[in-house]
Amino acid sequence: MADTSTEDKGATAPKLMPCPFADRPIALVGLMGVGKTTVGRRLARALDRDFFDSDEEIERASGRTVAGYFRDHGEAAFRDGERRVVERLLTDAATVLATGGGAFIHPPTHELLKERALVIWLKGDFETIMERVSRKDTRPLLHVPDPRTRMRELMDEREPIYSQAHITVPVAKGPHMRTVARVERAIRAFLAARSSPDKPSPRPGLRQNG
Ligand SMILES: Nc1ncnc2c1ncn2[C@@H]1O[C@H](COP(=O)(O)OP(=O)(O)OP(=O)(O)O)[C@@H](O)[C@H]1O
Ligand SMILES: O=C(O)C1=C[C@@H](O)[C@@H](O)[C@H](O)C1
Ligand SMILES: [Mg+2]
Repeated sequence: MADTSTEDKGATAPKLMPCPFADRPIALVGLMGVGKTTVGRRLARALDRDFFDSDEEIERASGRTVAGYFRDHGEAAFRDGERRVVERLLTDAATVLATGGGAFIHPPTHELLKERALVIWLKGDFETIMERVSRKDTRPLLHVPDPRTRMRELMDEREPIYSQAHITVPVAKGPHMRTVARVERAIRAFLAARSSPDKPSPRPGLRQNG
């Protein structure tokens, strides 16, 4: 007898639509020290993707450290070079890209990332971020007499822009792999919601920003 169960299921199953975001590179954005590089490297391993870091690529291409580049050429030239590097790194879909903290703030790089990547904001609280940036003295924007005040200013200026990422994942104290697992869950929920738009939103806290 003919099996009609497939047809029956087809009639009731939620409608699945192709989700273009599934084929995009994943880009991590957020403030200095929140974990874009160290979480991104582990996320790439977990998803079997290649990993790139825009700061590292700029350093490789220019033969200078990020701090040296800022000193020799200024921030405006850095942002322009960063945009070119990000554009190059977004050509391969099977990647995770850790961006520099200011990349998503620079309008041309912001547009590029929103158009071509699945953009994930790692959102950290102030004290966690301050503790993490204090481990290394490599960030030129914090080479000021009062780095805490500078970081508060950066947070106030930048958070409204980071919040335009496709997905927001809160980051707290704890092991890197906990953040990796949260990011993976958030990506799955985002893609599932995009494929079947009638589904309710996933857990609060893993916000999808459109
Ligand atoms: N989830 C985490 N748990 C514990 N430590 C973390 C976590 N994420 C990052 N760190 C630590 O915080 C420090 C900064 O992390 P990382 O360099 O990945 O930040 P970043 O966002 O790439 O910063 P930048 O924008 O300056 O490149 C590192 O010492 C890293 O090991
Ligand atoms: O937040 C920023 O503007 C920056 C963050 C770093 O990743 C570097 O890209 C550079 O230090 C600038
Ligand atoms: Mg980094």
